Amino acid sequence: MSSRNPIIAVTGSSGAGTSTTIESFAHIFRSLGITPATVEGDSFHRYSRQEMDLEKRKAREDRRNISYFGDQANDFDALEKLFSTYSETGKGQMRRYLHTFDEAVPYNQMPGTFTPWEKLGEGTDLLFYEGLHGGVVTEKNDVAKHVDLLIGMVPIVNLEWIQKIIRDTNQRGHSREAVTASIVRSMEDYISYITPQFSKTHINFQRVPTVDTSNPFSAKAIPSLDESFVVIRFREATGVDFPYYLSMIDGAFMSRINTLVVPGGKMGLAMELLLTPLIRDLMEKKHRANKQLDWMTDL
Ligand SMILES: Nc1ncnc2c1ncn2[C@@H]1O[C@H](COP(=O)(O)OP(=O)(O)OP(=O)(O)O)[C@@H](O)[C@H]1O
Ligand SMILES: O=C(CO)[C@H](O)[C@H](O)COP(=O)(O)O
Repeated sequence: MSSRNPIIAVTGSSGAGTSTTIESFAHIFRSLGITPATVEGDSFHRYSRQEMDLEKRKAREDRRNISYFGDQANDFDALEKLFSTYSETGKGQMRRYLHTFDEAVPYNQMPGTFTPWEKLGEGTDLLFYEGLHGGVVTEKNDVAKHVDLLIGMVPIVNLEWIQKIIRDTNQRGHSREAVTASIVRSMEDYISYITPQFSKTHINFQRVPTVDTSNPFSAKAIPSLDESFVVIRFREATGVDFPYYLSMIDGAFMSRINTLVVPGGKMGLAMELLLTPLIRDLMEKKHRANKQLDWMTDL
């Protein structure tokens, strides 16, 4: 954690919708005049798609599992190093994992490969991470401790699987069978590395469909926002202005003392209303810390 170089992380499983939140964050950053350094969690995969296929084959031969959720297939040292370096210096290094031809062609690369590492941070106000491991803690690494605002994006699991299956088959060129197999193979790591993060988050956004999703493996479409509610749970309810949110968000109600529920269509509005004051607060702390540093340097 650092007042001078804050870090915001949106964490969630594959298909949870972390990339989709970028739009709401972009609105907030624009309205507050913030320039973020944006990092995608998939950059910290250890292997290209081809290398991962090889690792999967080796794992099968050794009767063990490897998945994109765990520490074998991701470099948590590098992720923690980026967060600690950015906190201290406001700088770091990033690269991108290119999933599709559309993403890969501008780099003259193939899908499933990484762009070269490049510098990030110069002239930015904060680090914005979206991906699988923004709040991960293992015996060796504590990524969560560097994060100033940690958000969980976590649809109920049937919906998450529908989102993953439909996105991976339509956009990333995988077969339905391959995606289903990857869900099965990832289950142990899902429980060990993904779900524990949602107990460390400041706020979780959990989308719950109001249509039947009981067989996600046969679903043909993603339930729309209007076919869902979003359960928003605050770790710390003290200081949260629930009456204000209830009055501003049509159809919102509270289901618990720390839990607000909003109609799916209001998810973007709710994110902006709830997160803007928290991000503004991070920026005010940053300006105060910088002023103090200037003052001490002048002494
Ligand atoms: N609130 C939502 N309403 C409807 N569709 C959604 C919503 N959130 C995400 N989706 C859809 O679900 C799919 C997965 O979302 P997204 O790509 O944002 O997931 P992700 O968490 O970034 O996954 P990954 O880490 O695997 O890249 C996309 O097709 C996206 O359009
Ligand atoms: O979204 C994921 C993890 O968040 C993907 O499963 C991972 O990035 C690998 O992608 P691909 O199978 O398309 O190479």
